[in-house]
Amino acid sequence: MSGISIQNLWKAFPSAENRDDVLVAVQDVSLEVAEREFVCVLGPSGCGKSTLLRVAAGLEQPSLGTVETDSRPSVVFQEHGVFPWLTVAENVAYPLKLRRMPRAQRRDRVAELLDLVGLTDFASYYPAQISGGMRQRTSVARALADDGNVLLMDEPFGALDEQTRVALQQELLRIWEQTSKSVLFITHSVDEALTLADRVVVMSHRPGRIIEEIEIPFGRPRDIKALRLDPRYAEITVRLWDLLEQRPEQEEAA
Ligand SMILES: Nc1ncnc2c1ncn2[C@@H]1O[C@H](COP(=O)(O)OP(=O)(O)OP(=O)(O)O)[C@@H](O)[C@H]1O
Repeated sequence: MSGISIQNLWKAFPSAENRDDVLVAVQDVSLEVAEREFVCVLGPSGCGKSTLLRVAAGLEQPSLGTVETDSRPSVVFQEHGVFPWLTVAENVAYPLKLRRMPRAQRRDRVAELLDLVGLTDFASYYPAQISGGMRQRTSVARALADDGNVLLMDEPFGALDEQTRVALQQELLRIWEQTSKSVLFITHSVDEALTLADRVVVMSHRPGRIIEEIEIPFGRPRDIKALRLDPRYAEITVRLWDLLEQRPEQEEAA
């Protein structure tokens, strides 16, 4: 089976303007993420990307359609993903504690995960005492502490400066290559999608529908600087920009 299987998913919310109306955020989306596949969902602001991810995570109920995942998904959000009252190590240990992993085993696993995300020296710091990039690494380490195979990420590096973002993308790729997770990664950045994904799924303006799926031809492991020199990088970038600019009436004509 695939890691994530979304079939004919619709999600509507009550309209804030008219009590008798609804706002359709996600319209008839079907999407499969294979085992060990990295899929990026790319779309304009407000097109329903986060809603799609929240439904996939089980945080919202679908209005119609189904979502199946290989295991309970772990989720990394853009911000506020860590508990401020716990240290970095305690945050990472949290899911292990919930699973009642014995203390000694938990300590070893936390040490391993902190090493993986480069936070060993900050284990006893609180989130307020570390940088935004370090907080996101803590979030990633905590999501990896879950033993499931499904990772859902909602613009996890969106709030970071460019240099930190690129460094974390590289780290995420390195970590992902060592694990066997299926990843569904939401972004509005063409560069981010091209850097990370095996496949990019493009959503339309709201109501969000899938308008295109593009296989990313770059091999792995990826050198994210070398990628930028590949002529295909520029070619796919322009294609994705064109898709993102499409207005609903152009899609109908296309
Ligand atoms: N809980 C909610 N109640 C009502 N409307 C909602 C709710 N959550 C999302 N929406 C609406 O659904 C639409 C899609 O929102 P969503 O956050 O999924 O978009 P997005 O593509 O993630 O946007 P961005 O890239 O700007 O974060 C928006 O019009 C939003 O107002």
